[in-house]
Amino acid sequence: MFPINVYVQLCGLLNCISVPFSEHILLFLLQMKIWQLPSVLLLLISSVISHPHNLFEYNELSEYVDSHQEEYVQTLRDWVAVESDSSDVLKRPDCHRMMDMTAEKLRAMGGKVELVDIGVQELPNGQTVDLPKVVTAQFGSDPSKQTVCVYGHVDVQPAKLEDGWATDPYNLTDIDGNLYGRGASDNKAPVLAWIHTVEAYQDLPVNVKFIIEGMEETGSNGLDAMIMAQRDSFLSDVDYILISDCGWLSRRPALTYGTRGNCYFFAEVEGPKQDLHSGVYGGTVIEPMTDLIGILDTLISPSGKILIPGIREAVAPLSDEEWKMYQDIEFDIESYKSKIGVSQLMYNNKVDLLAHRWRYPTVTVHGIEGAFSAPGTKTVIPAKVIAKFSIRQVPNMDPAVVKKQVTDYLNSVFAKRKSPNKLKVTMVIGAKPWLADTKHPLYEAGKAAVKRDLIREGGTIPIAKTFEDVTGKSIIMLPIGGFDDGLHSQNEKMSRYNYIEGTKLFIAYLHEVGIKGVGNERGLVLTF
Ligand SMILES: CC(C)C[C@H](NC(=O)CN)C(=O)O
Repeated sequence: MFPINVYVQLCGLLNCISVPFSEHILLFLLQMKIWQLPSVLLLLISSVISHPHNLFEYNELSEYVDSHQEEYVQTLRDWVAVESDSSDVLKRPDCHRMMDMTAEKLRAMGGKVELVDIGVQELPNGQTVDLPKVVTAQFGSDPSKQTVCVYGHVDVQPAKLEDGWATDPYNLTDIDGNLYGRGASDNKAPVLAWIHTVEAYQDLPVNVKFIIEGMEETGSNGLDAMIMAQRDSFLSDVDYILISDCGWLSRRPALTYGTRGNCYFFAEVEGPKQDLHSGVYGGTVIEPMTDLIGILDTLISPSGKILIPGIREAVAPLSDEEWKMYQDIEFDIESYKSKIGVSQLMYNNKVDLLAHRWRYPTVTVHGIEGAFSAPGTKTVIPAKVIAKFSIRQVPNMDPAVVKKQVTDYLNSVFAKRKSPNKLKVTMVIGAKPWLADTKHPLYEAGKAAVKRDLIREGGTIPIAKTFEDVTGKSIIMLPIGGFDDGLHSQNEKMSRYNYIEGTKLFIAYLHEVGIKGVGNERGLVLTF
């Protein structure tokens, strides 16, 4: 009648959350054709059946979400259409518009909304430009209820059709159930999923606050100060901070307990007063690009060893327990390779791969401004080139220390070249890593419920550590993005399924948090 592995999975699942195994529950699950659904829904349903009095309400809300699916997709389309690229100051008006649209959406739902002015951004040329305002919103203020604060961002990474996108990055395009568009997964759909969650509830089981920003993709400029300023006001009654700005590791849902930080550098080498003909001047001029490539090549060895003194020494050692955790995670190296289209990786075993993806630092050279990069040939000696590279940093590294280590090292390497050109190194982002205490009851219980998908994230959420340090509250990261969403890359997408089922997941999550008489720890984990 139904596959035996489903039965086993079901028994395991129900046992793991101590649900009394009655015949009618099984019948219900089978009617739901549960074996055809991914485990996210399995867990969701298990959560609901663990509190049968909630079932009716959950079903109602779930139907509400299904019946509003097209509307949700259209809202995402409207949001994706705004080129809110925070890294390009020319797109700043779009960023402002995006914040206004976000505020408007929350206001229309009856929230108490504010657009908080967080000041200006200083540009490398000394000019200033307004930072996008931060949207705060509040739904409910019942002191007898939990208060959660959802953080997210609505700015995006740059994207152009000519980068190799199959569709216009700013025209959300549905192909086979995948919604392609810049920012679809990072982070517009997850933010909207939280908004739809609040909208779906007639009577919210918890008070919900939002902090939505528009500068995350460039290091959350101005947000630290705002969080500190609002610690004793907007944030004073918040019990947990929820972030859904990351992805799963595989097809299985996950809880994320750590993110790496990011120290982003510009290294500028300036030589002649203007670009020169390489045939006329080549051989007589000490070229800035040669100097730049030379010093960049000293940052990291071909086998991935960071060569900047002091960096590797600062990294927290890998404990046996951590090693065991990585060992237990389901992760298929071959499918990882085929997903990203490479024939060889830096490491051949799962533990080393996961550890270097999540908990060791790495150096990436992102690009060189001023270099000739258009198609075709141009025989030029660029007069000034600016390399952009970043170091994903981890506990116990400190951005201020990294800044000094990198600057001193590059200056010393450059000095050895005895070049007449000028080197200027600046750190433009200094975002800290974040790591939750996995001994915290939330995560202890989460490990039991989620089994192997307690993961870390190689990317950065710049404000995470500040949130925790300033408010003293725990952060729970609940990703709904797929492992293959192509964040920051060509053809970024969010699957319709994850968007819609993710919304239902958030609904069930708030439901759990709001259940009276259920400890937070238990309520939180059962959903996942
Ligand atoms: C500091 C970075 C630019 C932040 C960025 N964050 C995310 O992608 C999270 N959605 C990153 O590159 O990690």
